[in-house]
Amino acid sequence: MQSKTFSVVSDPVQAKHILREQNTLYDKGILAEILEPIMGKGLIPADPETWSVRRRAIVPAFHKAWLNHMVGLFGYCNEALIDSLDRASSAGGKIEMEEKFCSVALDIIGLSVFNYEFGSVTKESPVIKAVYSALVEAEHRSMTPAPYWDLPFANELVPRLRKFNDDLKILDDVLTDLIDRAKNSRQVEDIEELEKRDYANVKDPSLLRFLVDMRGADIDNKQLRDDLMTMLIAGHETTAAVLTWALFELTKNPDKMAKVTAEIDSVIGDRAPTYEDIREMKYLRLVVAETLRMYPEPPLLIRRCRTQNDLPKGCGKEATVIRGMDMFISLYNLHRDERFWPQPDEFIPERWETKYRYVNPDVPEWGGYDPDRWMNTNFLYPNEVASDFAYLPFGGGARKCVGDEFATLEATVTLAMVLRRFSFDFDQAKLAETSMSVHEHPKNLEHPVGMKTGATIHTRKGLHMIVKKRDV
Ligand code: HEM
Repeated sequence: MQSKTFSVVSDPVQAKHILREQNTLYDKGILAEILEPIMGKGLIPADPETWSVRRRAIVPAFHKAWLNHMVGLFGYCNEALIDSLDRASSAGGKIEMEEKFCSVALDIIGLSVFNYEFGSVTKESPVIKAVYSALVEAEHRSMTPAPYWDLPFANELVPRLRKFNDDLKILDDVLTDLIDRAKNSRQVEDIEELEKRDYANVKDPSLLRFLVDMRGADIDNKQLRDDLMTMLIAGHETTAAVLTWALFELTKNPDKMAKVTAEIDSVIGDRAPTYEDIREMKYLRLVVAETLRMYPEPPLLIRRCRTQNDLPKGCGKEATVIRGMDMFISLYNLHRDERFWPQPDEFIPERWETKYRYVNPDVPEWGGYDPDRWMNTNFLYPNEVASDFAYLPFGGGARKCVGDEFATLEATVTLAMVLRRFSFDFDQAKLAETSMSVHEHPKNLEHPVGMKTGATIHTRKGLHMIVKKRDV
């Protein structure tokens, strides 16, 4: 049997080396192997050649005017969530919020990426079930040591694979149909023209439309399908997770909840937020950032070494990485390391507002956290540059998330709209079985994939809450 070597990286200097400084010496390795059957040559698993072409096409699609317009779309999609919370609050108040956040995130990604109305907050459909099935299978594969899906005849013989392939076909048919329609009504324009669109008067503001209309981007349907599938999967559960954990932490910390609702009440009241409102709701933005620090989703970044190289000493030990070695960059460890983040297991959104650069003389190799590197810029949230790679919720370097701003805006709008109207308490009867229980894992124990424990691990049993209408 072939043996594999892997290393867990929990050091910001080494993470920077792998993700930014020497990123060409690494590829996505096992992650690409697992995701390729679902995402094809989409950005996440793509080989370097495909990646550089598609990344150049996709990044401009997330331009400022579009993101501004998306803020309105997030508000629109949240109306269905508000209605459903309204109904729940009148009917005894019990509600599972993780599922609700997953649904609204799916509705948002459907409309914004390919102008498809999932309507999943209000209904179930075979297409929605197919999306969840693809996600469950992707997750299952990431935790399965042997690629059983590659075995001869597995696709015909293994029932879960048969079901998965059927579901994938349902999704593929929907995507193919949307792509055909977008291509049939193609209106070719230069990128600059596309970026100047008046979105208030654009019938279909989706990313798909942008990618199809872009001059010079005569891509085949399969590549477009892979791009869309990747964004559907990458941009849905990640956002739902940050929303779920933010609500969990705010419910645990009533003083922070009071602070955030006071801000929401004074800035937006009952309006749906605009981009400018989000700029003004600084504390809410810090709540999102702090949630992403404590509960990064994904908790690990995966790379495989292509050429032997030396890792810098950083804040720990020097090491040589040999060809073929799998590297797990543990965001969870980095984000909860007290050398970089004092009181790392405490939810303290205020930490991001320090007046001065925070450095730790015990780790001089780390450049510290410098609030000026994001607060005095156009960035709405702290990032890897401001923290010298000790805070990487969206990764860093060339393969950094393309949806970072989109996702954080989406999370901010959703929290603002929900917390303005409703208050939440844990459903005590369900607390024991919820993933968000206060159950602690033994301290200082290393999880097999590099998660330093000491906090609750999200096990996806949901966030069971009692919801009430707020008296405002
Ligand atoms: C809170 C929400 C999100 C989080 C925490 C998140 C996190 C990440 C992380 C950590 C990476 C880097 C992976 C790596 O280096 O291996 C990544 C990549 C990516 N994300 Fe996100 N993401 C979020 C939302 C989104 C959304 C909304 C979209 C699209 C609409 C998206 C699309 C992508 C794509 C396409 C990549 C691959 C980029 C590349 O390799 O060039 N993500 N994301």
